[in-house]
Amino acid sequence: MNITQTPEWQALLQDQQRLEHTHLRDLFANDAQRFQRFSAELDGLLIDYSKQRVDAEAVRHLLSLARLANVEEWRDRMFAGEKINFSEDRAVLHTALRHMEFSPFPSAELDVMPQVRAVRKQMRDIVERVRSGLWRGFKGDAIQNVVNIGIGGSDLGPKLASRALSAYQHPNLNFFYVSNLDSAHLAPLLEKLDPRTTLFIVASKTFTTQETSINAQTARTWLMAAAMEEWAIAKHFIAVTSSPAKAHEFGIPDENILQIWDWVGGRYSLWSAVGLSVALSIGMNGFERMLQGAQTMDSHFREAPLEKNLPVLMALISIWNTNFLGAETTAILPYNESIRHLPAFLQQLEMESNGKTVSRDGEPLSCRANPIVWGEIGVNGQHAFFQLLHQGGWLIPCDFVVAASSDHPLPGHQAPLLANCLAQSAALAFGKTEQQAREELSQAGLSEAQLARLLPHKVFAGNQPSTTILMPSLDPFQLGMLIALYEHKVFVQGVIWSINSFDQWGVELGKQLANRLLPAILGDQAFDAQLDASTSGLIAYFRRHGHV
Ligand SMILES: O=P(O)(O)OC[C@H]1O[C@H](O)[C@H](O)[C@@H](O)[C@@H]1O
Repeated sequence: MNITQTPEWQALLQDQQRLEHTHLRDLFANDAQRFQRFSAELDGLLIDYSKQRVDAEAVRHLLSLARLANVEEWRDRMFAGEKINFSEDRAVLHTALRHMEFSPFPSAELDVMPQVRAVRKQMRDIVERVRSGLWRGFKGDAIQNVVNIGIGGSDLGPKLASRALSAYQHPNLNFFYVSNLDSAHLAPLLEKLDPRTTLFIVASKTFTTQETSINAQTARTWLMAAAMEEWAIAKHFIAVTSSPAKAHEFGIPDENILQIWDWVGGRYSLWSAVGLSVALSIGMNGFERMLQGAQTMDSHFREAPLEKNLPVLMALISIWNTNFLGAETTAILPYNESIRHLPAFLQQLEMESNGKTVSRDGEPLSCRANPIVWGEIGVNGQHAFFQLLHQGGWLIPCDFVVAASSDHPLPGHQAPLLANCLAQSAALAFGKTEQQAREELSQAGLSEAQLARLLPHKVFAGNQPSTTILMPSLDPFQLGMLIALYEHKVFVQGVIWSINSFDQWGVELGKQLANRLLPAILGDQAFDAQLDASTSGLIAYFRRHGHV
């Protein structure tokens, strides 16, 4: 089905005609109930999408589009464990990882819970031993430093969550995340760490990812230089992987290998043992609280009618902005320092899932899919790129994300922080009219000539749409809900765009080429004739200047 040819899509094009030139100022002025109408809450997590450029009719048509695309059916197929990731012949069952009841999941016939529970138990055991100081290093010391070596989904999720929940962090443990192949990431860390008190978690679903393998090998060499004995590896290395044999080959004993499964996508793996560093930081009970938050969002996503369904509404708003209002990018603006990694996490979640131009059927998509996702801590952005959001003339929908109370409170900080967050979304939405700017300038006593010169610079067009996501506080439960909200949002968008959101073939070509270029970088001139002129010129430069 070409969705753009359907009556539902055509109705939305009519809405677009109506709303394209309607200002948010007027939408608010004409509807005193706008906030009530266009906001929704689940267990304290509130989404306010009243500052999106929609009206009730457009939302109704968007919901019809979701029904037409069979969102509910696809959702049920995912939860039933069907192999909806058909290009890799895999089920998509990260929701099993946060299934907290003792019932089978996804079904009695296909129950994955015994394996999930066994790994949770293994995690709990490790977490308790490390946190209590019972886990000892090769010289008998308690662990003080945990280094997660991983990249992509094996880095971004745990890094986001462990920073987000730093208020709950064990007082005697420090956490580090190493992903970059550049030794400037690992080397300064190794300089300050003590091998006797350092525990490495090598997180890699495939256990073949080059960046992770090289960092893990270097960490292993560093440990061995101090410990001298192979048995020390068992005291300082844990692996999280779906390829236990490869972790075993690396020298990690079986009891230190935590399994994940092919039905857990890398960018959906935080809830598995990939989250071990988070569990070590906040304790296994805290980690399970985060799983419960995600499960609460799962149940809501499965059961709530579409018009009250938070992930569905978020997805539809994004589709509206991308496909009808023409937005090409979207900004994620967390205001809490502790969720500073949210933009990076969502970049992978959204762009690796839906950054595609081919449908499930192998046909070119009939419309544009995922916008470019970017972002930064809100207040930092205010003093940097917000100028462009306010007056740059681009349509850039924003997600403002903030918790009502601070997780690391100091007197005098939180109220101004919240004021800034709310001020920005209001300024973006409502702007400042020429009339308002003129009045301000003349009240400041400017001459008519000065006023005329300054006036064009003081006008804010406004009408920049945003959603504000509020949480009471940054706790494990709320964080679990927040991340699962975005996961399901991405799923719904993928269904409507008819994309398989769970593969990522687009990352392969670069990996292949990097492997092919390695000998040339290392000096093997036999390859030179096969290189394009640019690559060969750049390699010549490396040979002149690099020490590899
Ligand atoms: O966990 P790993 O197998 O090491 O994979 C790490 C990451 O690299 C891949 O190239 C994918 O793009 C990501 O989806 C994945 O999360």
